[in-house]
Amino acid sequence: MGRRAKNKQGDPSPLAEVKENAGRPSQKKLGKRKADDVDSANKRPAKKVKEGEARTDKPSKPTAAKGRATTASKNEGKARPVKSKSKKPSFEDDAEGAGCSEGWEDVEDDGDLQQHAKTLFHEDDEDEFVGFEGDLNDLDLDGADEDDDLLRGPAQELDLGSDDEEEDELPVKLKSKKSKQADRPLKIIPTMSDASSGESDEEEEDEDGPITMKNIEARSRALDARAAREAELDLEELQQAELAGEEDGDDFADADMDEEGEGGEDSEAFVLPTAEEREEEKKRGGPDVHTVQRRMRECVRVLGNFKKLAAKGRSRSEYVQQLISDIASYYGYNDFLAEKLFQLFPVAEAIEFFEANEVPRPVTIRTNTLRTRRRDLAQALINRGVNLEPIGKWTNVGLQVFESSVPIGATPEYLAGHYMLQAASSFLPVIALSPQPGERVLDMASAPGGKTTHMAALMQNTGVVFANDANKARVKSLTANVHRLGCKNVVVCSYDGREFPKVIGGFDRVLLDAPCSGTGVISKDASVKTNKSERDFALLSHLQKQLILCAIDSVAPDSKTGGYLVYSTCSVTVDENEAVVDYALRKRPNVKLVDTGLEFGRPGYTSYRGKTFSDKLSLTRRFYPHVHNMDGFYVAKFKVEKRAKVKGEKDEAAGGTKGVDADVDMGDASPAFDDAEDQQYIEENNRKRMRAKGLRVPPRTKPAPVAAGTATAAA
Ligand SMILES: C[S@@+](CC[C@H](N)C(=O)[O-])C[C@H]1O[C@@H](n2cnc3c(N)ncnc32)[C@H](O)[C@@H]1O
Repeated sequence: MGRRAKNKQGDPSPLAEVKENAGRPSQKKLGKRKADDVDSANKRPAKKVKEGEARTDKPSKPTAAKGRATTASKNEGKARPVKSKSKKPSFEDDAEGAGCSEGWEDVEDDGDLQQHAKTLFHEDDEDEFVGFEGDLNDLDLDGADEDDDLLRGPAQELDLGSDDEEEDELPVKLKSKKSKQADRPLKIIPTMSDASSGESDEEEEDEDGPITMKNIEARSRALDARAAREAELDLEELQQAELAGEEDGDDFADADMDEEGEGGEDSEAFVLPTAEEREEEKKRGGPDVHTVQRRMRECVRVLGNFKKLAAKGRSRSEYVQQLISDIASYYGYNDFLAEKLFQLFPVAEAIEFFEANEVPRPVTIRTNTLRTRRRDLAQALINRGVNLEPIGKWTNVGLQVFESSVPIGATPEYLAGHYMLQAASSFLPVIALSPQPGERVLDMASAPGGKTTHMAALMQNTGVVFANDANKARVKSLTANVHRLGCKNVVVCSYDGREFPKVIGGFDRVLLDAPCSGTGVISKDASVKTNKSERDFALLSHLQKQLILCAIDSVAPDSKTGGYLVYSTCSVTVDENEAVVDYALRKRPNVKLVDTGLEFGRPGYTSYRGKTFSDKLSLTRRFYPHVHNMDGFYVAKFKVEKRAKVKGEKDEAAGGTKGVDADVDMGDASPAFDDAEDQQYIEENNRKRMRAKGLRVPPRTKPAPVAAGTATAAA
């Protein structure tokens, strides 16, 4: 059905500086964390903090759905102020093979597979080439300025402070024209107090008549206020309904999985359909949206206090199944992915995650410090009518764009390479890797170059960054970005990452920003909701495992300044993250996980659905849209140490011992994949290739491979 998914969403909340408690918080802790950190970072009043807590701790999402639906409809017809360049990259075929399929073993000839592979990876949708390399002063901007004048609000004032101030002291003190977006709460349901600004009279008036430039802001505020009031009423209603359940104090995480409930007053009014009834309902074309909303609300409520609220004779898993099925239809996911993502969180938080995927993340840009300083860039953009602010203390190069009267991907500053349009989450792996001037760095899967160019800037155009990507079409935009941003220490190449370190090795630092499913960026690319299957996750996880071993083997353990690898994905699934990292730890005893140095992010899982990972996985970091208001992301940092040589081992076994890196001691670094597991994948690929060529495919000798995490989940 996916009706929810079709709703237009409100604008994103500002990125907050988030500091979290270590460890995976309970629901109660989670509420508190949001209150203490996220909300206070936004300087919102205490009342809102309380509401934030209530919402996180309680099964309030159906209210959210309703509240946000109202907010969403309010926004319909409103143009998005910022033209975000979140266009999906193209995957044009080239002589070498098509799109992402270059990243796959034995699939080059398979037309269907290429098509399939295009939807399999999520490719970061960052910057694209525009091709200007001249001087800003050469550009005639007058025409553009005139065109924009009507749209432009009062210019943002910028207190530049002293020119001598350090960039990391955030010299850009922006006294901005109050942006409505900036006022928006981080949480998804706007409440009365979120909207109140002492301007209620203005909000109430002028509701009829045509929208003009003069009244548009007041009209918009009035709509905000109305949505907020409705949401507040919903929240109150829900809180009353929950009062009975509260005394019991069960939180979602602690609730007994299979205990049957006594059935409370509320649950009597709601009758959970049986599996048969659910099937019947599907056959009839599915329930209406109100039924789904109500059922989701009820299921979350019951699961939050199962003992007390569950209907007699009904198991917890029945409620869970109903909820997953409703999530899938309401938000437009296939059942498999809805369940996979649902399992990552406690019940109420899962709904927050799905809700957050319906809302665009803030538009952010990264200052290219090779060309300008953040304060200068901010001032230049403000002069053009861009409303922006520094993202947060954790980055001294990021700016969040709230609204703009000019296309942010086509300003003269953009064309001159003064900034990169880049998701805030994409800064994280580079900050974690922290490449130093003069070093040799490999970016193993680098197109279109958001992170490569960030690294080049941190290295102040010294040393060398090998920017590799298997996809030749994407390498073109990588090269273009490298030129536009003025990176002079970058060598672009196009190999399958699994050919490293044979191609070249001995790097001080390696970044593997791996091809992934993109479950962290669903708000940008909703096709992920329906185009990923169990098999896709199995194939991706396998490729990621192969790539990570090659990335490890490409690091020089005796590097004087580094010896680090950062592994990252824009996916939130365990198969693509902890399972890959844990595999690398098992296969390469000479590596250890170290702190990422990132100030926020939740610790990675040390166990998940019956599978236990190394305790050190807690050093890795997870980022979520509903928690951090940025794309879902994962970052792990490894230190690579020298390997003890196994007696009698041949030196040439090492993948990268030939050529320029023959001096690097790779020990027993031959890529040692899990042969038995590999065999299954190779066989599966051969079958596909034969099928694509119209050949008769022999029967399987073994069952088709299953994803590591999925197998675990079943355990
Ligand atoms: C998440 S994107 C990288 C985004 C990039 N790091 C950035 O910041 O702009 C993953 C990239 O991996 C590339 N890729 C896929 N399979 C690969 C392989 N086997 N070897 C190297 N690169 C591969 C894809 O073409 C894609 O550009």
